[in-house]
Amino acid sequence: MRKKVIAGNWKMNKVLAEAEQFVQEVVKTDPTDQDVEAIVCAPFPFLVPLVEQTKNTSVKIAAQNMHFAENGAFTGEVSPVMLKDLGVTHVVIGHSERREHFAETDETVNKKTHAAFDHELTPIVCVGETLDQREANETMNHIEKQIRAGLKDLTEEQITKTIVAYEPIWAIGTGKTASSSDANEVCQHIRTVIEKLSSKETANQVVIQYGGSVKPANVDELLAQSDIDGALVGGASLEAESFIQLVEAGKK
Ligand SMILES: O=C(CO)COP(=O)(O)O
Repeated sequence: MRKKVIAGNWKMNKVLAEAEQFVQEVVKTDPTDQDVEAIVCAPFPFLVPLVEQTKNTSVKIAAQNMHFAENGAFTGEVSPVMLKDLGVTHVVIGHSERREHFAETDETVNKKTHAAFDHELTPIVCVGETLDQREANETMNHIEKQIRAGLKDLTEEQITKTIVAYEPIWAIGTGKTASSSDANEVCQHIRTVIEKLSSKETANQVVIQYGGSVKPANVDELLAQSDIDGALVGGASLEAESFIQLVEAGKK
């Protein structure tokens, strides 16, 4: 059985004291078990103290982005080597906000995914359609294109370890959630595309998260779906209490 993975993506929120307070509460509660993993995707300046705070706990710390190069003249960027060195375990790649505002493309997503594996970081690769694409019935084609490009040339072993996050753009921060069956249908489609790139056995091991207005009130229904193995959560991950509830939901 696949583990459930609940990741809180704080985006550009919090100051250090708030971040530390949050992690302290989560660590104290320790809401994980063998069936569910908890990841906090924090802004770069908080990574060092949060990694320290979560040492010897089950809570993992992720970055929200990185460059694909190991080092070099890329002012303002952070490399996979740096993240690995800090003790960061996961990295979000290709979030729709980065695709929209920071010129992230399927090609850079693929380069970053390879770079993550080269440095033993687990990538959380984000895909999702716009409202226009959904209304034009282009969702499945668009998602297939993003998955094929994003996971291009990965080995089967790497694909097995990849976390895919399906986040319909129209559901992010809008309070609109895809219905659990619609979300599951796209997650099933993602698994089928991955199967074409690898094998059924590999595709069955890939953790596929749903993201877009996930909150304690709707998480149970989403996680009960056959192909939704977790959640990538924005707004509802900002309060420790609600993040803990979301992680707890993964145990059921
Ligand atoms: O973008 C998201 C997580 O990466 C989803 O954000 P919300 O949960 O705020 O809709």
